[in-house]
Amino acid sequence: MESTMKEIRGGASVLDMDPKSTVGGGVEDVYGEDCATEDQLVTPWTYSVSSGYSLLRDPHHNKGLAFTEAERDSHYLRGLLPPAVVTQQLQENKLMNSIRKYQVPLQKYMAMMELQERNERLFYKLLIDNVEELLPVVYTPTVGEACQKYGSIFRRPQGLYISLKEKGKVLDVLKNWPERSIQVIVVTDGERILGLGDLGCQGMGIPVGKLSLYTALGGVRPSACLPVTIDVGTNNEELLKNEFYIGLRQRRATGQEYADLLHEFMTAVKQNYGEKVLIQFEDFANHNAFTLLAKYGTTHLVFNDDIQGTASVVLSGVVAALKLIGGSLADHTFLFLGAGEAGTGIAELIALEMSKQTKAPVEETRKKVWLVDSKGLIVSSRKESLQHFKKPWAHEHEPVKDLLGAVKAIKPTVLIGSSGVGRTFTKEIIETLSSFNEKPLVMALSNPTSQSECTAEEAYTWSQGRAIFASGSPFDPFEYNGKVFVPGQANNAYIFPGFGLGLVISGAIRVHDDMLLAASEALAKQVSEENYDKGLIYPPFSNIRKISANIAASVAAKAYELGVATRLPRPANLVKYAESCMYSPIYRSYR
Ligand SMILES: NC(=O)C1=CN([C@@H]2O[C@H](COP(=O)(O)OP(=O)(O)OC[C@H]3O[C@@H](n4cnc5c(N)ncnc54)[C@H](OP(=O)(O)O)[C@@H]3O)[C@@H](O)[C@H]2O)C=CC1
Ligand SMILES: CC(=O)C(=O)O
Ligand SMILES: [Mg+2]
Repeated sequence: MESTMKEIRGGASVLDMDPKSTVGGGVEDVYGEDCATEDQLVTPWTYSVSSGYSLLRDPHHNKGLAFTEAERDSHYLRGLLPPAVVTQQLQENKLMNSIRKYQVPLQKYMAMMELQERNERLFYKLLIDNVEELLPVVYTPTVGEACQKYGSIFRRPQGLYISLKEKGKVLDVLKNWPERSIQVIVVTDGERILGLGDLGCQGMGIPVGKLSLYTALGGVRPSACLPVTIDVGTNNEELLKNEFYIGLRQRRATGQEYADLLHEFMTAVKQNYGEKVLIQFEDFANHNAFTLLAKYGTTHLVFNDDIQGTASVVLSGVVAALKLIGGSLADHTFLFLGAGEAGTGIAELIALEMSKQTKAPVEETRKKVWLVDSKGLIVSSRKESLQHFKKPWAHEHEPVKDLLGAVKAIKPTVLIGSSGVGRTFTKEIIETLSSFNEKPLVMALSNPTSQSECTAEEAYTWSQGRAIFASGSPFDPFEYNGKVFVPGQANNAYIFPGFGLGLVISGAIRVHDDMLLAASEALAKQVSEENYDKGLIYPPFSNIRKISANIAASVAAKAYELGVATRLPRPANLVKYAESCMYSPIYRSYR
């Protein structure tokens, strides 16, 4: 080591050198960092006020060429930037041009992540102004591929990693995060990333992506958002063997060891950020998801997006679709492929809403809803062996082994895919469904696109243009027999940003099912006649900030009504209040 250093410095030992010497060229090495040998300790000095060079490298404050002449003078930026001064709009146009030139979605994703790390406000301006174009880049489907390759594309940490190594020190880890006023945490343990399975620590792409939507779609300040990945290992053998894997190289901890780390995390969050921080559970496997939600639902402000957010968005789509397919909710029969978090979560909210509408007990309305899992139709003869969340759906019926058999036996009017398995709505299934429904409602919820139960083209073609179709990941409009069909996106991204904003602005301390119903209703109300004419059951994402403000207002109103809101007095106009709280990505002027 020493001999290498001597060669570099022309033979003089670094230890003999005057630390202030500039003989070697360059500026004075005030801190002695350049003179230190590789085994000597140095202090990572930094400035506490962002200015000059460090301002350009601070993503929260950087504006690049948009710094004004006055700002360049007062913030020591002269010479650090070329002379041109441009507008934020011009910066946006330039970046959109270059992002559009990338053919590979993952390149677009990486360009967006690089922008987020370089200039946060510009990132959010792009995302807000071009939401329909960029949502598939920062969110499903591309975020799925990004998680699969996260180890290779990882540049900088974008959230907190809490692994088993941090057991006993989780509170200290939270304190390492640079922001103090956290309002929303999205946390995953990476075990069920979209329909892609266990991606371990690489699941971090999901909390990062969800929180960027919290800001862009729901207006929660980026500094108030904290992405967290809990790393208890992975059972994904390929990742364990992959030299670029960034997580713990061990099989998943389970049982008490798992529960203890999660409990330490939940306790530390409340201790560090208080009672009103929202913890959104995301992409946990169902054997943990239901337990965590039940366990912490009474002590923390928790929300499971896959169970509750998905339920709210799908109920909204179904209610909106009634305008097109006719009848009331209780007139319909629902069949699900997939009886996990999404499937049973949606089923329960549909049954709850039906019960509210008809005044029938929920035990009765559940009978309008049927689910198929990997072993076939869920029926009473299977009850003993079923996981607890499936038991309420074990209705009286003879066993049916697959979805086609179930479609024939149950004759549903609404078919919902929540299995995580692609191409499971076959031609025969859609044709059979269309044989007894004038307008079948088909929702292929599984993400990313590769896992969608069918494509838009398949749904429209096999139903001869009669299906009302929506999917979890977006599909392009499709022309069939001279008519253009526009598929909707049934994705919880419509709900969670506005839902979370509603909780934050009301200072809610608990989530209640009635808030999910309120969010669902608020979303359904935003579907216009023009949307219905195109076969859409969701409003376009281009209006999402207005939609989110309305959802937030409805959720907040419900929080006040239920007595769980702590922000008092209640603002008179909650929509206006929600709008006034929303983050804007427009650059600030610096004094
Ligand atoms: N559009 C949206 O907003 C959302 C979409 N999703 C998507 O939904 C999918 C499922 O998520 P989630 O519910 O959390 O996952 P879970 O793992 O909790 O549930 C999956 C369910 O699908 C069943 N299943 C798996 N393979 C088959 C098969 N070949 N035939 C029949 N059933 C099968 C499983 O059966 P068994 O129980 O027997 O193993 C299980 O009941 C994912 O792809 C996810 O991306 C999730 C949340 C939101
Ligand atoms: C959208 C979502 O939350 C999921 O696919 O898991
Ligand atoms: Mg999810």
